[in-house]
Amino acid sequence: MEKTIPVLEIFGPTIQGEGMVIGQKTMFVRTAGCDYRCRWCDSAFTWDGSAKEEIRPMTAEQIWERLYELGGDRFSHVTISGGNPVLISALEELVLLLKKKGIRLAVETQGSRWQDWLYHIDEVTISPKPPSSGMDTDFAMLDHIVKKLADAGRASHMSLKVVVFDDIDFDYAKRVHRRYPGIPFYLQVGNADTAEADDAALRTQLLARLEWLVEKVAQSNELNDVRVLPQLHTLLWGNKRGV
Ligand SMILES: C[S@@+](CC[C@H](N)C(=O)[O-])C[C@H]1O[C@@H](n2cnc3c(N)ncnc32)[C@H](O)[C@@H]1O
Ligand SMILES: Nc1nc2[nH]cc(C(=O)O)c2c(=O)[nH]1
Ligand code: SF4
Ligand SMILES: [Mg+2]
Repeated sequence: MEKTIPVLEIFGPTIQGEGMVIGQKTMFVRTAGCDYRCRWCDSAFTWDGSAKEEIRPMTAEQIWERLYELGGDRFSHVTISGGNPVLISALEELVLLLKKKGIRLAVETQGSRWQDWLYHIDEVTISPKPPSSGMDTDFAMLDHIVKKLADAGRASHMSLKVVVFDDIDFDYAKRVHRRYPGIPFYLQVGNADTAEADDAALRTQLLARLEWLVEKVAQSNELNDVRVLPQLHTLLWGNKRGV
């Protein structure tokens, strides 16, 4: 029997709101399940049980059909996020199918697991979690993932992205950058209020945090070759799901 993938949502076309391909027109496939429980997770519905009725076990072919139904010929890039999609070995079938269709692929993961299908991903964003998340980083695993991709000549296909909420997270970000100096490094503004329904209020709060983070980076002699970014989709559409 064909393997299935637990899918929570498929949406797009939209734009990638974060990181190394920010602004890229893309479709999203969001898988269910995470091995972390970040305090401030903006996609907690993927793992906290609140959307468990929406999880669909889908084959790679069914996912492609849904992507095509939504996007038609108006997309050439797909982002796989979660949850942690790298928990799911069955994603290999989807990855190979989408590659065969000529689609460029990105993945969002926290760097706690490895799958061989990561070798086929055009943009792997690894987002190790800072202290404010309440999670501990397994640096041996992170070393392993970075080394596997680098050894396979995939260094230019990955980046590191650390979400920063406070000074302690900022120190953690510096530590991560120091450990992997050659990997493109992004600092991302943390959204502290994932329940805020007032988009204008959220935008004001996020822009103030962006200004704070830019100033911190500007004053650092360790973070010279880095990029600071907000979540563009949150600035545009607030905490709305499926955008
Ligand atoms: C929802 S996660 C899914 C992928 C994977 N589990 C991970 O964390 O990298 C996608 C991205 O959103 C970021 N993120 C989650 N909650 C956030 C928040 N409240 N503010 C800013 N970024 C957040 C994560 O750090 C990650 O880079
Ligand atoms: N537009 C948009 N960009 C994103 N980049 C990363 C996302 C995610 O939840 O992984 C995300 C998302 O949910 N929407
Ligand atoms: S690792 Fe990602 S999906 Fe999992 S809880 Fe943290 S932010 Fe959410
Ligand atoms: Mg998101």
